[in-house]
Amino acid sequence: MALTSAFEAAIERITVDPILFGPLILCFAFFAWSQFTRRSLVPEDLPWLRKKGGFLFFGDIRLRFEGLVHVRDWLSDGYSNYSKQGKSYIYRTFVGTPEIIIPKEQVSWLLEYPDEAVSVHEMHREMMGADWTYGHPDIIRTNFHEHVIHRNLARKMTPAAIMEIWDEVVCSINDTWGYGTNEWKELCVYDNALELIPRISNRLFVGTSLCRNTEFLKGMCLYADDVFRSAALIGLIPAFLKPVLAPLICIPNKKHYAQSARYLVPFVEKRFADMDRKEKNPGWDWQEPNDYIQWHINQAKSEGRTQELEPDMVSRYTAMLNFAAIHTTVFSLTNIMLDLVGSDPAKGFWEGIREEVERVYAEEKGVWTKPALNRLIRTDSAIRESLRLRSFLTRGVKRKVLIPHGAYNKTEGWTAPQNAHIAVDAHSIHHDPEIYPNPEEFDAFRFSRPREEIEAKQGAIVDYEEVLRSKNLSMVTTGATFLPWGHGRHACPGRFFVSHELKMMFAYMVMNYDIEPLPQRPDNVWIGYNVLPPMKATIRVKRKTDTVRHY
Ligand code: HEM
Repeated sequence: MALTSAFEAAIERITVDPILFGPLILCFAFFAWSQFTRRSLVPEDLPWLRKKGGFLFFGDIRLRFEGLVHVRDWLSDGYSNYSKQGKSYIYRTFVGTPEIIIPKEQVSWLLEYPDEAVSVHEMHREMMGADWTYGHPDIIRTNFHEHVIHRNLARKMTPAAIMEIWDEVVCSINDTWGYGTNEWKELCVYDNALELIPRISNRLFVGTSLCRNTEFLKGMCLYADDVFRSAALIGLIPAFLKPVLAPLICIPNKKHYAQSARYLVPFVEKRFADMDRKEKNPGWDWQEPNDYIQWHINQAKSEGRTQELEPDMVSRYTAMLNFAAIHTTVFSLTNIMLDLVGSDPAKGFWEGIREEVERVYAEEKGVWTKPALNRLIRTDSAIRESLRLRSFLTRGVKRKVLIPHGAYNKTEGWTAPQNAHIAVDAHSIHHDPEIYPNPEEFDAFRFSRPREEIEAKQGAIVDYEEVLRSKNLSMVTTGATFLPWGHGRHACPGRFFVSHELKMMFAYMVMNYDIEPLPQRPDNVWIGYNVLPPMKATIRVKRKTDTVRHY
């Protein structure tokens, strides 16, 4: 009796109190909306992973929650039951559209579609709430920073640019790892990566003065955090409420962008003034810097793009580039470091890298160039192996179908309707023993052993195919079985920079510091659909004697 009246009172309270009634209606509307849209966005004839019996309203809610909590088991199930048989299936993600997970054999089918038909950017617009989280709706419309990077980055990695990055690697590691040769210094690997990577990356993006401005860097890092966080929240809101709530959720994005823009906008204005002055007075002793800001301005000018030349827009695109570059590289560096330091010293990984780095550095007379860095094949292999084993993205090459009549998959005979989401289970591919024997083991030289064997045969008659295969094992080579950078024409263009950056960082570390091996590699953690490195793990480092010198 008491229970019934308490229940009635609660119902009455909920229905009359707008504070309780409003959210209740919103939740209901959200689930009703998603239920309504769910079926139309996937092919009717594909199997749903873990779908049990009835599948209406509450069945769908259960599926969403379980799919979020048991990502690892679910992907493993989907991989063995469908992907390994060359079949696609449907994964119910927590928010938004269910994903069509295709097997690796269908990746080339997906990537053959032009961007107007199957789009990575429209996927980002939806997944990242990019109309709001990026700070300006035109950024996701033009993606001009990506265009600039695709057009410039690899070509502008000149010997001078590589030496600039080396300089920042040396200074930033000296500043944070120190010079003490007597005492071990304890460092939190993640926090340290968060000091090193934004600074080194911004040496290339904006040059020396700003890359050492801690306030500027802090704003960039916080802004990058905000974009992730606000995207996750906005994903939970039904579409019709987004225009109202998303701008409120993105207030921190605005604040932290402004913290960096305070320095970056005047910096860009000064660049324009310098360019003007040089044009009017060609004898003036000033050279265009080789940094992202200059590439951006020159690219926009050559294409007659006026909006992209506004100082605030140059600054906003630079912030987006930081978003693409910072956490991706910070997570990767943390993983590689822990993988190497947490490996059994008897395996000789750290020593093998040290031997290689010291030999190449001496042979190249202490000057890092592209060919010299390409010779660091053990270091390259260790990075590729860690990216394989620990990639933070579980599903890769995500795309959204735009063609009104859908994307027809001839091999399997289904059509992904307009607005469908398609992805591939990169995590399971990277952990498949038939592709990577002993897939759970960090085998740092997995990819360099075959390359070293080929190199050892130099002079002898070598099978051309074998040489080609060994070249495809480099850390920047993507493929349907190696997806940490994505694959195809939208594969990460920043990877050519990351390759130089990380190799030089490891080179400097192994040549100048002793690092105490860890008894065990601390585990990564699954957070939703992502796998993140342990953020509190520490290592102990000590400067080698006789290395306190200036490079
Ligand atoms: C270890 C570090 C990094 C990892 C693991 C990584 C990974 C990725 C991935 C998975 C994609 C999406 C590919 C796809 O959708 O198929 C991507 C795109 C992109 N990345 Fe990276 N990235 C890293 C560092 C960087 C850096 C340092 C830069 C800038 C210098 C950068 C710039 C970009 C850009 C501009 C795109 C968009 C490309 C496009 O859509 O055409 N990334 N990255």
